Amino acid sequence: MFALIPRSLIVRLSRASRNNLNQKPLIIESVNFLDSKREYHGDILSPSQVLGIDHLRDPRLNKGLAFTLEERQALGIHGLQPARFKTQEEQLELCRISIQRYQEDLNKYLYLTELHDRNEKLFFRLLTENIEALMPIVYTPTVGLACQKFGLIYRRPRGLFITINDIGHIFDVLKNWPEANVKAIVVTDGERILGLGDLGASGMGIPVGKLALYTALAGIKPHECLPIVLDVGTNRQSLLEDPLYVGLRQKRVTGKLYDDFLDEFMEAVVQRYGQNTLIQFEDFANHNAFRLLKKYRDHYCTFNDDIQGTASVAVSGLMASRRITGKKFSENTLCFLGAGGACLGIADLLVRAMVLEGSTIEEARSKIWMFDIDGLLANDRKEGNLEGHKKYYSKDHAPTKDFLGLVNEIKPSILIGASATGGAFTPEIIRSMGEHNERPVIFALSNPTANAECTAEQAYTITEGRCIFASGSPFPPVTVGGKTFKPGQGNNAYIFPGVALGVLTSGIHHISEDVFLLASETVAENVTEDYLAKGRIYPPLNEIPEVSVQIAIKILEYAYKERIATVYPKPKDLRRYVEDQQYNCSYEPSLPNLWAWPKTPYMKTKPLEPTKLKA
Ligand SMILES: O=C([O-])CC(=O)C(=O)O
Ligand SMILES: [Mg+2]
Repeated sequence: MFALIPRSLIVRLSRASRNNLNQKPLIIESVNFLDSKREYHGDILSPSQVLGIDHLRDPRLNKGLAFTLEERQALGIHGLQPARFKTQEEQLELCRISIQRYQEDLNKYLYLTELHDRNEKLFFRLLTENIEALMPIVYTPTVGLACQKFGLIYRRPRGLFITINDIGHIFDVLKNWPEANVKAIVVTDGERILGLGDLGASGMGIPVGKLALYTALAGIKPHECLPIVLDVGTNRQSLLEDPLYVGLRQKRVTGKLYDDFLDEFMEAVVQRYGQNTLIQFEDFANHNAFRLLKKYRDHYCTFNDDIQGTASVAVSGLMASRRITGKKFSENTLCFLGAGGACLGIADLLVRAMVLEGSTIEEARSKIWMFDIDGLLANDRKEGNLEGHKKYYSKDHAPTKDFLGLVNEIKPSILIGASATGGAFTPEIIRSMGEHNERPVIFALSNPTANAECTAEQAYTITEGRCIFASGSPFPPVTVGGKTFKPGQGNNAYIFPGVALGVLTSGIHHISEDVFLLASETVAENVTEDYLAKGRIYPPLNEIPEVSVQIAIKILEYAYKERIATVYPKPKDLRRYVEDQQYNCSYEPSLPNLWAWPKTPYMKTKPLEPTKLKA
């Protein structure tokens, strides 16, 4: 089954090794080729199917100067690199020094993209070991800027662009993706990228960034991940007129054609990659997000991160806040600014949590007030719709557009914004929260940073350091009255990687709300008393990889208990089972083990003082 290693390689190897650096000649007597198989892009290939130069050109195989002398010789790449050998740790140090040299975040993003394209293991190891410093670059907020500049910075493809013109042929387009073993897809149609609105095909940065976190935060193997943009056009006139725009130059397709396109896409994914393929919907506009979630959730393995991931992370923050305020969920009055996917998702999940606390659904919904662009969700309001889940939260109250007035009247203990309106929590609103509560809870969740409803600094200073604050994008620490607060980042990144890991390892077909509540609980459990005392309601970002494993284990336990797991028999040791499937971003030997190569002596260099990347 495995092709033999060509004799020419062996001859070249022996000749090269004779001439080299006092290295003893290598004598190859015989090789058991069956043992020389190894995984390449998830397929088993024999070494002869991969050319030597591919080991430098292919980011999956490339180790740069970490190829040992023996590897360089055997692979036929000896001489194609400078003489120096480096460990991965030395390479990481070079990466840290390099990235520090860039002033602008977009340039750091480009450096990391280039590293991702060049040396996959090094990229992921750098990311995993520097989450706090680099997550804001590969993800929110810089990824937003990268999407806005997509036409300018686009270099080489990553992910699939499927356009409305491909309707009828989506399966064929999927077949062009070179990986056979895709397990997780993040898909967007680019209509509501973060809080930035319609960016059309330029939204590709989002699935790419989210899937980078699948690997960096949950160890899901990169070749199992596929970013996809569904390009149905854009309604943003400036993009349609932008000579650099790379998407379809037409207005968005809507209605039946759009729905048929999505149906065909979902079916094609299952046909190509199987029914267990996880499909994460990301940054669809509200009018489609809820509708598509409802339509597909019982028929595909799918979830909507902006609705369910955001809900889960917000509820997790509220679970941790509960330990500070001492109040049950149902003892609060909640006020939401925004009534889109994120706010409705949070409200729905909270209602579920209150019901588990003992409230009825009606009692739970009565605690939640919502205010959208047309004012309070009020039964008698004339402007604005009360469609879908909005009607659950509509109140018998005079319609009003005065948000501050409403806050003064209902005196919420929890204020949550996901309105994509930067600064919407004015100082007066924050002051009112501080006046009516000993420990007001204020979440400004809109992304990226400029869209946050208030800054961390405003929230802490105006409430004299009493508020419990979280935001979607990161904010620097704030000092008030001699005490320093590290604002929590209530970002979906705490949730979706772990949920994906749990779903993939358990093989569950449908993802219920309870899965997201389990994830919320797991994140909240990782907030120590010590963190709480410092006002932190989320664990540090660096702890997410461990949190993801814990979420996956909880989902596995739940899946076996509820008999919805499809992986049998149940593994005895769930942690080990999960960890065994995770990606290893340390280098591995590039040659079959059985060729017991002598080890290259690494040149002794001055020990490195590790550069510390600043978050
Ligand atoms: O990407 C993020 O940071 C959170 C998110 O999904 C969004 O804002 O759409
Ligand atoms: Mg999103």
